[in-house]
Amino acid sequence: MLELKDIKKYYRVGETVTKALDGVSVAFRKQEFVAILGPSGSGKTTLLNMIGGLDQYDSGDMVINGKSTKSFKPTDWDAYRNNSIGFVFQSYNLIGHLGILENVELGMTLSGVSGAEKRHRAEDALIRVGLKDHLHKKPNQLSGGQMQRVAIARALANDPDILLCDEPTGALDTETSVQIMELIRELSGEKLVIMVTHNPELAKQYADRIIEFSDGKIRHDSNPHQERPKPDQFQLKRTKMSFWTALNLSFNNIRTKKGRTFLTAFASSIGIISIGVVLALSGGFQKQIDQTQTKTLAKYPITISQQATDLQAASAEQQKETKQLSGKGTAVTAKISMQQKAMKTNKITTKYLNYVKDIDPALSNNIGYTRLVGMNLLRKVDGKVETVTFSSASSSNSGAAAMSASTGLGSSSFPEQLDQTKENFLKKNYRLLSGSYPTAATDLVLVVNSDNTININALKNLGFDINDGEKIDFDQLVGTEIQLVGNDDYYTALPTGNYIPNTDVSSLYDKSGNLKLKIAGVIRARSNSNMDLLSTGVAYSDKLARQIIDLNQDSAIVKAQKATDVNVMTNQKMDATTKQTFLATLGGSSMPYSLMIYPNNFKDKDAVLKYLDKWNKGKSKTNKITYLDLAGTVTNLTGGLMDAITYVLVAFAAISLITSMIMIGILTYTSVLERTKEIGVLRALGARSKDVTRVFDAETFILGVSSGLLGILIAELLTFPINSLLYNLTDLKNVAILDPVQALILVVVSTILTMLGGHIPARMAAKKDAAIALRAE
Ligand SMILES: Nc1ncnc2c1ncn2[C@@H]1O[C@H](COP(=O)(O)OP(=O)(O)OP(=O)(O)O)[C@@H](O)[C@H]1O
Repeated sequence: MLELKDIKKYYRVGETVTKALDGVSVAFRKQEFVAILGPSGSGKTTLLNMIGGLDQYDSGDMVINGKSTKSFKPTDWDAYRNNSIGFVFQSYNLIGHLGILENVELGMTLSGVSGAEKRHRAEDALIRVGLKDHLHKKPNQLSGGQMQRVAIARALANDPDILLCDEPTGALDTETSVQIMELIRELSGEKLVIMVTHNPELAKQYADRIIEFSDGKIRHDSNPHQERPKPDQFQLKRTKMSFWTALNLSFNNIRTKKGRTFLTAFASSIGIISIGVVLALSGGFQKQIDQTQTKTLAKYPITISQQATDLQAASAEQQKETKQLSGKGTAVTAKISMQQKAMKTNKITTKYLNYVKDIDPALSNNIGYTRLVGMNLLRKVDGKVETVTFSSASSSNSGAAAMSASTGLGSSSFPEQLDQTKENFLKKNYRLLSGSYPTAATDLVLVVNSDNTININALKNLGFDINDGEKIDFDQLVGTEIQLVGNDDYYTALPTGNYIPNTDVSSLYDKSGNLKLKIAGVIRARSNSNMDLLSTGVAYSDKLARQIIDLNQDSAIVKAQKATDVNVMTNQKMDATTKQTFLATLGGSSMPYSLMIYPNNFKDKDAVLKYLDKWNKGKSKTNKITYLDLAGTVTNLTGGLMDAITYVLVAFAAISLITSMIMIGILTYTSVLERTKEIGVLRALGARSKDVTRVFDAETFILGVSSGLLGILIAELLTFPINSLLYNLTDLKNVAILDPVQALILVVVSTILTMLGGHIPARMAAKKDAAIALRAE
C-alpha cells in the first residue's frame, strides 16, 4: 500500500552535506510489523518522518495506495498525516496542560469529529490500551509506560492506516517494554506498523520483517515486498481547526500558568487603566464645565447694542497691522485706533425690533431692553420734597450703566416676555418677600441680595437717611411713592435759549402730568434660578421706560436739542454720537440703546443665533447687525482647552499601550519557544500551519481581552478614590465617570493591539518545521 521510490533527502549545513536518505526504495504491505534497525545517525527517524509526511523528500517519489505524492501541497500533507498516520514517539510527546482524554481527542478535533463521538472513540482507544482506570488523569499523573499507552491511543483514535513508532520503548524498562511491544504487535494485525529501534532482539522477537539501515541506505530487507501497480484509490479528508478549539487549547495552556498570565495581563492593562482614567476624568470635567457654564452663563444674553464692537473685524485688522513694522520718513501719521475702527453702529430699527420679537418663545422667551432715558424723580421725605434717583452708584454718573448695557448683567429693567401665557419672569426667578409683584407699568420692585442686603447707595439715592448695617422694615419700603415729572415741568427755558432744571421742586410734586410710581414689593432671586439678572436696588418694567419716552418725546427741551448741535443745558459742542446719546437721556429717542436676548437654555442659543444671522443675510456691511455672544466666546475657549489636554494625556497613556503590545509580543515568543514540542505534536496530528498560528492568536486574544477587562475594572475602581479626593479638594461630586462605550472601545483596542503584538511570533510558530519541532528538547 505504500511505496518509496529512490527517495533522497540531503541536509546541507554550511559546507557539509549529510545524506540522511540516499536513494531509498522500499514497499510495504497493508498489514505487517516492520522494524527498521540501524546505528545512530543512519537516517531512521528521517525515513519515518518522510513516510509520516512530517518532512518532505528532495527527490524520488512516495506512492500511497497508487497515488503519487509528488504534487502534494502543504494542506494535502496535513490531511494525510491526520487521516492516514498515527505517530508514537520515544518521548511520548503528550500535551501537558491537557487531560489524557483531550490528548487523545486532539487528532479527531482537527478532523472535525463531533464532541460526543470524539469522547466515545477516545475512551475506546484508552480502554483498548489498558487505561480504563486512568481516563481522567493528566499526563504528569501517569507512569512512563502509561504515558506511552496514551500516545498509542492517540495514534489509534483516528483509525489511521499506518502506525509509525520511533523507538517506542526507548525510555521504558524491560518489563514495560514487553507490554508495549505486545500491544503494538496486536495492532499490526490490522495496520501497517513501522517501528524504528536500536534493539535487534526486540525487533527479532516481535517484527514480521526487519530492514537494516545505514548511511541513508537500506542494507538488508528480511521480507521484501513488491507493490503491484494499482489504480489511484486515495482520498483525503481535509483538516481544519476551529477558532473555538484553538481558544480552548490556549485557555487550558494559560490556566497552567495562572500567575504569569495574571501578571502579564496586569502589566499590559496599565495602558488601558491610564487611558481609562484620563477619559473618565476629562469626560467628567467637561460635563462639570458644561453644567457650570449652563448655570452661570445662562444669564449672559446675546446683546445687540447701538454701539457694537466687531471683534472678528478687529482681530483681522490687528493681524494686518502687525505686518508693517518700522516707520520711515520724517512725518507723523494720524491714525484711528484699532478699537475705534472695530466700533460699529448697529442700525436698530422698528423693523429689527419686531424681527427680534418674533423669535420663537420656545427658544428664547425673555427680551430685555436698555434705554438711556433719564427720569426726573421726586419723593416726599418727612414732608419735604427731594430729588431722588434709581441708582446704586455713589455718584449718578458711573460706568455701571454702560456695563449693564453691553452685557445685560446688572440691569434695572426686567426683561419682557414674548409669550405672555408663560410664567412671568419675576415670578419664576424671584421670590416675593413683601408687598406684591408689579402689575401696572408704574409699579416698581426693590431687589435685595440673598441675605436681604442692598447697596446702601440704592437707599440713599431714594432719599432714605441710613447708615451702614442699619435695617429698614419691608413695610417702610413697600408703598413708597415717587413722582416722575415730565420734561416740560421739570426744565425751565431761560431767555438765552438754555434749559435748567426747575429749582422749586416742591411745586412740581403735585403736577397733574406726573407719573405716580410706587414700590410694589421687595423681591429676592430664587436659589434655583439661573436668571438672577437684576442688580439690587429699584427695578422697573420696560413699559415704564416707554411711557416716559412717550411723555418726553415732544417736550420743549427735546425739540430745542434736536435743532442744535450745542448742548442746550451746558452750551458744549457735541458730535453726532454724543448728541444722540444726550437726546436719548432726555427721552427723545424711541429706540432702545441695546437689547438683550436670553435663550431659554444653553442649547437653544445656537438656534437663536441662527435666527439672528438670517437677518444679516444679503445685507450690506453697514446694514448688518452685529451681536455679542459673550457666553459663546467663553465656552469655545474652555471646550478647546479641555480637548487639547485630553489629547495630550491620552497620547502619553497610549505609550504604555505600545509598551504592553511589545511585552505581549515577547511573551508570545517565549510561549512559542516553550510550546515547540506541542507545535510539533499538533503538526504530526495534522494541524495546518494556519491552525498553529490560530492557537497562538487565540492565546493573545485571551490575554488582550483579559488585560482590557482588567484595565477597565481597575480604572473603574480607581474612579472612587479619585472622586473622593476631588470632592475633598474641589467640592465637585462624581467627576470621574467611565463611559461604558469608551470602556468597550478600550477593551477592543487592547485586544487588537495585543493580537497585533503576538501575531508575529504566532506566525513564526506556524513556520516552524514540524520535524525539527519534534526533535526539540
Ligand atoms: N534538520 C537537520 N539538519 C541537518 N542535519 C540533520 C537534520 N536532521 C537530521 N539531520 C542529520 O541527518 C542524519 C540522520 O538523522 P536521523 O535522526 O534520521 O538518524 P537516526 O538514524 O534516527 O538516529 P538516532 O537513531 O540516533 O535517532 C543525522 O546525521 C543527522 O545529523
